[in-house]
Amino acid sequence: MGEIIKGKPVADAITESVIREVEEIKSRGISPKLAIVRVGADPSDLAYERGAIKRMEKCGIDKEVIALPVDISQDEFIKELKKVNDDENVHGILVFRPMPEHLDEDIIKYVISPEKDVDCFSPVNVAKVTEGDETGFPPATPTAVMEIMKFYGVDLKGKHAVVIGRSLVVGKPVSMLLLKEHATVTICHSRTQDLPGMCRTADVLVAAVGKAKLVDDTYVKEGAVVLDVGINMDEDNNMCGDVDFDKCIEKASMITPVPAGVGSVTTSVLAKHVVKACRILNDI
Ligand SMILES: NC(=O)C1=CN([C@@H]2O[C@H](COP(=O)(O)OP(=O)(O)OC[C@H]3O[C@@H](n4cnc5c(N)ncnc54)[C@H](OP(=O)(O)O)[C@@H]3O)[C@@H](O)[C@H]2O)C=CC1
Ligand SMILES: Nc1nc(=O)c2c([nH]1)NC[C@@H]1CN(c3ccc(C(=O)N[C@@H](CCC(=O)O)C(=O)O)cc3)C=[N+]21
Repeated sequence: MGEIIKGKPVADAITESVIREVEEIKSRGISPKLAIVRVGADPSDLAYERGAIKRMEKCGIDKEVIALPVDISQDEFIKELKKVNDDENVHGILVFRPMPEHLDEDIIKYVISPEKDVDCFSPVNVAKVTEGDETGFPPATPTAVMEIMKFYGVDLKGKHAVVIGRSLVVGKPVSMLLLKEHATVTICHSRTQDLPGMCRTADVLVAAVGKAKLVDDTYVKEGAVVLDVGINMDEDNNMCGDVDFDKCIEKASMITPVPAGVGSVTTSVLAKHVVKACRILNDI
């Protein structure tokens, strides 16, 4: 029976250190601030927004939500984003994605200021994650996965990490972060042959698929560490991960639950990134 590794102690530890840093920055007369840019009112955007606002309040970080109409034109959106880029009081910008179809993310990603891009929208930050350049901002969720492993003492050196999912939001960046910690990384996706067999070779298994309870005990090697990034709803409308927790906990040595796992650490990483952006922008 594996150990349940919860997100809360990790989130609390990050939050504590952010609170201290914010106090120190405020003593210099600077107030760290996050701007959240939301188009429309998608329920999963709103869920994240509520969590992010609560976390910023706890950390003493200012926040502003720029809620834009769902039918905003591309030009109007770009004008709004540039306004936030240019606002000296704003240090971090979070743009909810995916954006509505008529807005072209491949153009907009070049508009957001890389220095304020706390969730890795800009290609500059995507490149920095790949380069292992720590002046950038990897996205908050993959960073949360790494923070959990650091907190619980998972040694990645030379270990085989298997990531299910290759999105720019989770799968690809988390693979780069694992590689930086000297894991040997395999990235799986919808065309991977024999997914369960591939996953059974993993010392560390990261599931970022978006398919409720896809990963069962046939995917898990005895003693593996299992990190579940998925946020899904099951048939009874309860939140569940990509991992069938009850089946996998028998074999895993450590496993994150959903809820109260990876997702609960994401917003504290976001707060940490706002502070980092504030420091870089003010040269402190
Ligand atoms: N905890 C948090 O804060 C966050 C959680 N999430 C959650 O993480 C999960 C993944 O999100 P995201 O990366 O954005 O999702 P995407 O839908 O963008 O990507 C899913 C990936 O999984 C792969 N995939 C889909 N079905 C299968 C399958 N049957 N077998 C193998 N691979 C498959 C896809 O492969 P292919 O590329 O071939 O299509 C794709 O690479 C979701 O549940 C999401 O809700 C997301 C962001 C934040
Ligand atoms: N640029 C961008 N980055 C994102 O990371 C991003 C996004 N856009 N758009 C929307 C999706 C959705 N998303 C959620 C994260 C957490 C909860 C959530 O419910 N979190 C719970 C905890 C869940 C748990 O405990 O596992 C909480 O904060 O209390 C929901 C949704 C992020 N997203």
